This record gives sequence, structure tokens and C-alpha cells, in this order.
Amino acid sequence: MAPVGKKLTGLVAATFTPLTPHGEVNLSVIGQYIDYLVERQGVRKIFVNGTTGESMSFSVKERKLLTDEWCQRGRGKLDEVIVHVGCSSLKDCQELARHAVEAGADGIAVISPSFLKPPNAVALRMFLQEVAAAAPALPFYYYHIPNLTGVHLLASDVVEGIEEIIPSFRGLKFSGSDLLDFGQCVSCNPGHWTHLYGVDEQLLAALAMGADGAVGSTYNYMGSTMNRLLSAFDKGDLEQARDLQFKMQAIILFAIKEGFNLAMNKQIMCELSGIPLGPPRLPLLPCDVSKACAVAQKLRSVLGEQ
Ligand SMILES: CC(=O)N[C@@H]([C@@H](O)[C@H](O)[C@H](O)CO)[C@@H](O)CC(=O)C(=O)O
Repeated sequence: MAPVGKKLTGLVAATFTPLTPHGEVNLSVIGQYIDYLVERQGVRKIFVNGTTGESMSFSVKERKLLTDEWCQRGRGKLDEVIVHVGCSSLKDCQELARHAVEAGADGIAVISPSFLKPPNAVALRMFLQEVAAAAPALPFYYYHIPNLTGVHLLASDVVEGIEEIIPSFRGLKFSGSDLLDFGQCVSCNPGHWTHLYGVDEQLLAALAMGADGAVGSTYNYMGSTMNRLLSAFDKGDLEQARDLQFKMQAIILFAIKEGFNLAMNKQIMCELSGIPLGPPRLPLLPCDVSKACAVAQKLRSVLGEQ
């Protein structure tokens, strides 16, 4: 069983997956990417092969290569590497979970299968149990993202009694905006679970509800700003925390009006970090670069030169 170690808190960047211009996985920029997160954003925790990382568009073999590279390059630089191992196939999940152990990951997370969907919370818990059992020594997180999986079960129902069947369960990554459900998850926390919120533009509300930290895509390039928001909240300086959240929201709203999606998000990161992350993989289409540049420009004008 995973020991009840230090709780995962603070900001966790959900990484983009670097591709070559021809759409192949590009491991060669991962070292540079990690340095950028640590040195420029003050972010030392990452969530790899998640939604932002387009994991469901990659083969098991590619996901293993990515996991190996993030873990190896992150050693000594990052505090935590959490690997998302969710797939449609239980067997693939288990293979990736076992591989995450070999790679030296600090934890694993799993989304609900989304093509053939679990009929109820019990079925989803059973699925999660089978995956967790393949890597019982690793902290295990349920990744709740109902709008993308189409599985609209309450997370609070999914985690009910979960530690009885998954001793390594350590919390959840909640990428939904139902704060009633989120609050109920927090309220049943036995203390050693962590609740990471995943809607970056609403982080402050989730902190008030008891979030321990956050996982998100925008922490790749707004990590330093959002770290300041976390500090302000911890100090009880709500005025400062709101100011930072409102600025961040203004940037996201501007991006939404430009057609914000994962492809644009990746291109915004390219523009701001200078790291060639390549296009998204099909079925996503590359975004209009001028629109991503406009968002990057907006960000610089709202937050100051990045
Ligand atoms: C639907 C989606 O991609 N949500 C993002 C957010 O970080 C999101 O990009 C952000 O709040 C901007 O809307 C994360 O919750 C996803 C995430 O953490 C992941 O990549 O696994």
C-alpha cells in the first residue's frame, strides 16, 4: 500500500505533449520544458499525459516513452511527477500503471472510461480499483472531468468508501465546475486525501471550498501569477487573490473570444515559452497562430512582460 506521505499541494502544471512538425512525439525538448517550468514559473510539480497532454490520442508505447522522459528529466528538478494512465481498456491502464512504477512516477491518476461508460459509481470504483491494484505502492488519484468523458456521475459518489477497496487512494483531481459536488468531496476527506482543482479560472472559489491545490494547463505559462494567488489566499489577503484571479480570468475570456481550445492553448505556450511544442495531434487541428499571438500579447499587457 502507498504510504500516507506528504500531501500533494500547490500548483501542478498539466503538461502539453511536444510533437515534431510531422506529429511524432518529440522527447528532445522535455528537458528545456522542465527548466522553463521550474525557473520561469516556479512550478515544480507536473501532471503528464493528461487532457492537456492529449493522452487519449497516443499509443501505450508513446505514453510510456513520454512518462520515462518526464520522470528522468525531472529527477532532481521536480518535486512530483503524476502520470495519468487512464485509457478505454482496463488492460492498457494496468500496463501503464505498472510502467509508471518502473519509471519512478510519484503517483498515478485515472479518468473514467468514456466510450463504454460505467453505468454507476460502483462500476467506476471497481474499474479504478483494478487499475490501482496494478501499482499498489503508488498514490492513486481519481481524475474527474465529466465534460470530456461524458460520465456525469458525482465525484462524491465515486469516492464514497473508496479507500476500503483502494488502500492507495490519496484524493482527486476535480476538473468540473460543480462546486456542490466538489465541496462534498472535500467534506468527506479523512484528512490525508488531497483535492486538486482543475478549472484554473475558478481556482479561488475552489480554494475557499477547501482545495489543497490545483492541476491545470494555464500553470504552464501563468504559474508564477497563480503561485502569487495561492500565497495571497494562504495569507488571508483576499483582495490580492481576487485581483490576480480576475486578471487571469480576463486573459482566459479574451482567449475564449478568440476560439480558445487545446490547440490554441498549446500554441500560446509555444509563444510565451519559446519552446517548439509542435502542432496538436489529429483529430485536433492546429490553431491560427495569429490568434494565439494575440492572446500571448494580451497576457503580457495584463500581467506585465513574461
Ligand atoms: C478541460 C481542460 O482541459 N481543463 C484543464 C484546465 O486547465 C483548462 O485548460 C483551464 O481551466 C482553461 O479553461 C485541466 O483541468 C485539464 C488538466 O488538468 C489535464 O490536462 O489533465
